[in-house]
Amino acid sequence: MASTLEAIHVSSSALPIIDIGGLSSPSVAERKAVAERLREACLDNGFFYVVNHGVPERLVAALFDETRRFFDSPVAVKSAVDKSLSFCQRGFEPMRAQRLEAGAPPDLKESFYIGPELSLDDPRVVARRFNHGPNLWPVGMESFRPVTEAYFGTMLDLSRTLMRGLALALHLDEEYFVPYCTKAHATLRLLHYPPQPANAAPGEKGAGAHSDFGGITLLLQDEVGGLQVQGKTEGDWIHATPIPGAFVVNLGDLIARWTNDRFRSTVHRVVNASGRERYSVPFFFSGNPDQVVECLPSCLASGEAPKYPPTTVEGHLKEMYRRTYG
Ligand SMILES: O=C(O)CCC(=O)C(=O)O
Ligand SMILES: [Fe+2]
Repeated sequence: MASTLEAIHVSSSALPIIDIGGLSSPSVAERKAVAERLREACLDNGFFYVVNHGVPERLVAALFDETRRFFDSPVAVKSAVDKSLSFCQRGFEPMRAQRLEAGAPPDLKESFYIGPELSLDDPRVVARRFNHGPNLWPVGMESFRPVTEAYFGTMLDLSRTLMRGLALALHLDEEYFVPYCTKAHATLRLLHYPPQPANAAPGEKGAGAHSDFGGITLLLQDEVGGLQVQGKTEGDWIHATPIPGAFVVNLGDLIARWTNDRFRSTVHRVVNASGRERYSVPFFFSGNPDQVVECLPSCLASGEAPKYPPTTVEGHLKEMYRRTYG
């Protein structure tokens, strides 16, 4: 049967590559110069590559090693850390457990969720705050935890740097998003996509079309490719071709809500047509769970109404997990 994926036109990569080294410069003029490039990309489709980000290559290589090793592990190792054993959405999630695109078949991916490590007596855990608690760690993989935790910390730092850049990009005070970032929650997700099967059901693919739920996403992908970003014309998809050493950064729904869709949270999907296994690692920077997210006054023209009612970070994430795991 013909797949709905075949008829679609896909353009080659048209996403900007932004050198973000200047965001760490002591010169405000240099920081603002990078912010203007971010602004253009965020107003366009909210997807861009970043280079000169300062994340050590060795750490990235080690992270991919751990990711591949985990997914290659025997079923018993994976099921010992199954997400069903966690009350806070951590651990291993088998193939076809999530449906990112409403109406499409479940996603052809398996994953592993990691969040900030919180002990059972942490007040947020006692209160059963959404997504807060201890991680599940696979047994017999000694370097898995130190590597993923080191990477997690590095991504938190990079996210905070980018959020300062986004504040400048919105022509706000550079510190504007600091309260959103101070008690920020975030999720690291290791992903494995098998090759797209020849007998896939209509619409079946690695990850269904979706926009990301949180603030910003920092994505590492291997050399295989398969990420596609929705273009401006119906049915047009842009390949986010892997660029060695670069991250793909995209804005999530919370930034769109904050900016009344001026800064865009664009729909994307994964089709692993390579015939090979694909691995990727998104880091979802959600922000302070209690942060109220509502339209910024500077993003409303006179007479214009906010498109979204105010929400909180936690409220929005809960709703999106409900929809995609329902
Ligand atoms: O694997 C990828 O390249 C993208 C994954 C993604 O979009 C997601 O997990 O939200
Ligand atoms: Fe995504």
